[in-house]
Amino acid sequence: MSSLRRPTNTKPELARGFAGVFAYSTRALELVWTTSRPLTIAFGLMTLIAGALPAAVAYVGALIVDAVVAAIQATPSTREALTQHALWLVAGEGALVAAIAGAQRGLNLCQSLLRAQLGQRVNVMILEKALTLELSHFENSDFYDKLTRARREASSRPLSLVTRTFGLAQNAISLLSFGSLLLHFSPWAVALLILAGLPAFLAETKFSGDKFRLFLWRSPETRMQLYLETVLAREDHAKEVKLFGLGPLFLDRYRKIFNKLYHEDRNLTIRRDTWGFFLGLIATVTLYGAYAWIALSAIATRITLGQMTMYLMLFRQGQAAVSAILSAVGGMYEDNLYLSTLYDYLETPVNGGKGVAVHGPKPEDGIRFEKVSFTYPGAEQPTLIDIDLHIRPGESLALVGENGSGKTTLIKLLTRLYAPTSGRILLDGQDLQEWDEAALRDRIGVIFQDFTRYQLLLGENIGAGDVRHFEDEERWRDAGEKGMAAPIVETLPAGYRTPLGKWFNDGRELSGGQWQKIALSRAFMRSRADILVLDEPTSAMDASAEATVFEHFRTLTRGRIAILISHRFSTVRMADQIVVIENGRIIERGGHDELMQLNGHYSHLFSLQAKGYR
Ligand SMILES: Nc1ncnc2c1ncn2[C@@H]1O[C@H](COP(=O)(O)OP(=O)(O)OP(=O)(O)O)[C@@H](O)[C@H]1O
Repeated sequence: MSSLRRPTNTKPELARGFAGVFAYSTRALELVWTTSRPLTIAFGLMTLIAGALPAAVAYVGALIVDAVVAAIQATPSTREALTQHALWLVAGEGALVAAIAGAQRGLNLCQSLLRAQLGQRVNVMILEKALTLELSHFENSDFYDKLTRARREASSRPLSLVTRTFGLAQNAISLLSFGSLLLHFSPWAVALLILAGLPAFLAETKFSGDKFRLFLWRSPETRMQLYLETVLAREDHAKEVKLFGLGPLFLDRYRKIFNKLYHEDRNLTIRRDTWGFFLGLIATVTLYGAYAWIALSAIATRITLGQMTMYLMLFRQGQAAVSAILSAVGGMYEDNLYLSTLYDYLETPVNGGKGVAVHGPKPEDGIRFEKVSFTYPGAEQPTLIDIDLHIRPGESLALVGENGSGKTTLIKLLTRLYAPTSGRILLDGQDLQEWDEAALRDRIGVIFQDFTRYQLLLGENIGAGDVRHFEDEERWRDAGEKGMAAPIVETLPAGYRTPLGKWFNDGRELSGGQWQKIALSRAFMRSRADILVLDEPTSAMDASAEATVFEHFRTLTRGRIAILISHRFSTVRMADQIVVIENGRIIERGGHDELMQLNGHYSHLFSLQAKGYR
């Protein structure tokens, strides 16, 4: 299990400090505004209404008390008019309270609708960014943490930030209106109102920062938890987990991670709440001090009974508004910290895809590797060293070598999933890096040994080989014939429309070899591709299937470049050119007969395998 460590990115840290409160607010507001203008406007209007009316309620409340007192003290002739006046005021206050309730409901409604739309929008932004990333990003654990963090927390934060900003505005309006009424009593009362909430606010801000840093540090743990959940609850792992009895072990590890995280969370929550309680006491003491002050003023008849009720209400509600404002600011600070992780992810620089070439100057030249070396990011040793290779159009090449010798890596470079660390790769005389992304994808059809098994229709699993014809049944059939999926399809009642995998209703599971035939057919969807690469495509097929596959493959790739990685020499021997790789270097190359005569590594491995069959 990975230990708790600080991630290397420092950007979220930059958002710390008080300036961090507003660092991403404008972007969040822009995001909300562009998600739905009508809802944002309605949200703003309701905020204004909900903010301004409470002071009006307090004011009308004072008028009611004074009107009642006046009616009690009135002569019988004027009492009826004064009573009626008091009742009208009561009705007026009722209407105001109803309006506040309406505005609150409206706020909740806008918020729910915006939350749904914004959550989707941010998720789509995260996924759209994922599409532009390079393979190396996904293989980098720091980056993966960033992605997990953005997905876990960031989608709810923009709305939260905007809600708090609006809440802040609402309470500020209330506070201003309360303050202006309270000013008639004493400016000191206004100052007291504001100062009493500050200590609790400072504590809240500090704890928000602590919580965020905890969130950053524990990303690897959270990721491990997610991973263990996947292993324990997914059908493709169930077989091994059951047979090896791994379940209790993994579950225990899962529990331990939870306990560790819970322990840290608990400590922080206890500290946060204890401090919150004691600092909140200061506010309560202030409130009751002010209460006494106002009561004494009423006894001394400096203010009327109605004014006393109003000031008490103003002070009480004013204090609630101050603490709401301060906690909104604290919350905004927290939201900003979390949003920084989203923008940090969204702004990950992406290289590549910059080339524009759609043709090369020498179409007859094919593929050329010139002194290509490659070291994986973060690795100490190079995986490929000084690779020189030339494959002309119409030629087939087989790559042979022990596990880990670098064969798949060579294909990753050829398909531009990675760029060489030194040297260059040319296609039709043009550096691979200068090729336009789409033009290059069009040229190359590749099936890796760990091809994806999509939980989709069988036909779509084949159609995935060419997005333009993803749903084209004619093309599925054609590719299915070439890749030998057709006989499997015939046994299925729904044919090409059979859902594969067990995730969805009526899904069919295929055998390993059958899946490989589907993947092989996927490669044949690329009818325009003139370079076909198969990385161990037949390892799970039976011998007769493999022989037929290669017969097909040779006929279908005539005139194209065919590159094949295989550990079966019966297949490899058919290639025009065989390249033997050992520890990242090419150690032998030539045709089968040539290499057999050389009596080197290839001939040794070939004889070893042939002996096994005798
Ligand atoms: N994403 C990666 N990051 C770092 N190192 C990697 C990565 N992928 C592969 N390697 C390393 O590069 C070396 C070559 O791997 P590669 O997959 O190219 O071997 P291969 O010849 O295709 O092996 P096999 O026959 O087992 O498929 C191995 O030592 C492997 O550990």
